Amino acid sequence: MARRCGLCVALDAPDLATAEGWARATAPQAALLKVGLELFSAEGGAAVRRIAAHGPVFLDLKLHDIPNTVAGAIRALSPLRPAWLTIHAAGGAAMIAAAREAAEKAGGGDRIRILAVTVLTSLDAAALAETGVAGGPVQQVLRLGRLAVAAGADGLVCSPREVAPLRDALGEAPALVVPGVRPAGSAADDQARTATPEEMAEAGADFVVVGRPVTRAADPAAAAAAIARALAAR
Ligand SMILES: O=c1ccn([C@@H]2O[C@H](COP(=O)(O)O)[C@@H](O)[C@H]2O)c(=O)[nH]1
Repeated sequence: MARRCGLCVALDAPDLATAEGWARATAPQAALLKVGLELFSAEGGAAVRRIAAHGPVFLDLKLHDIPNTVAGAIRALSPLRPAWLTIHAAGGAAMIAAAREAAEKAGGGDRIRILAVTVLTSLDAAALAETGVAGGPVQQVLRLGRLAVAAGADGLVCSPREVAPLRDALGEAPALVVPGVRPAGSAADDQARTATPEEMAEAGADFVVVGRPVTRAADPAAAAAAIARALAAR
């Protein structure tokens, strides 16, 4: 059976009033609403609580620290009850396992699901090589993806270009969440590894994350609806 791919709207706003306006406008089309570093840094836990009134929250904080510190952060975040939370796969197996354990111990029927970010979608092969990683993004995403899932991550964040290789390597179980999606004709902005929603529809992702093409549109509700239609039309 074909996999359904849902839209996650990235609410990258400097304040909660702006983010909540976007959430209200796009929630009918969105499977997830993403609270990221900008909004969380500005508004803290109140942002998660308020956005949760409009839909399930993906809290994208990309935690990356020693295992004890990441586990402590997850314990502290757990009362906010986000549906999904990101950590960096590059933190290593022990950190990922500590994150999963902390999420499980925080409990609840709907425990926080841990997503491991593989290689940021803003990095192309040259930028990745500058960090000391040879071999290119696909190889590195596969390496970190295998590590993260084996250590207990519920899913992975990757670019559109790595969805098919990850499905081949890891099967259907891990959730694949994909930023860097751009409707045809939209600016890539600072994203380096991109694809259109139409290209994503068949690729096997669970969620595509779209921020600026929606939030900078004259009509964010219509922009989100167009992307949701593109994802459904296959
Ligand atoms: O590798 C990654 C991980 C996370 N993101 C986040 O997704 C959105 C994308 O926003 P756009 O405006 O559609 O570019 C943003 O919140 C990032 O922090 C990512 O882009 N790449």
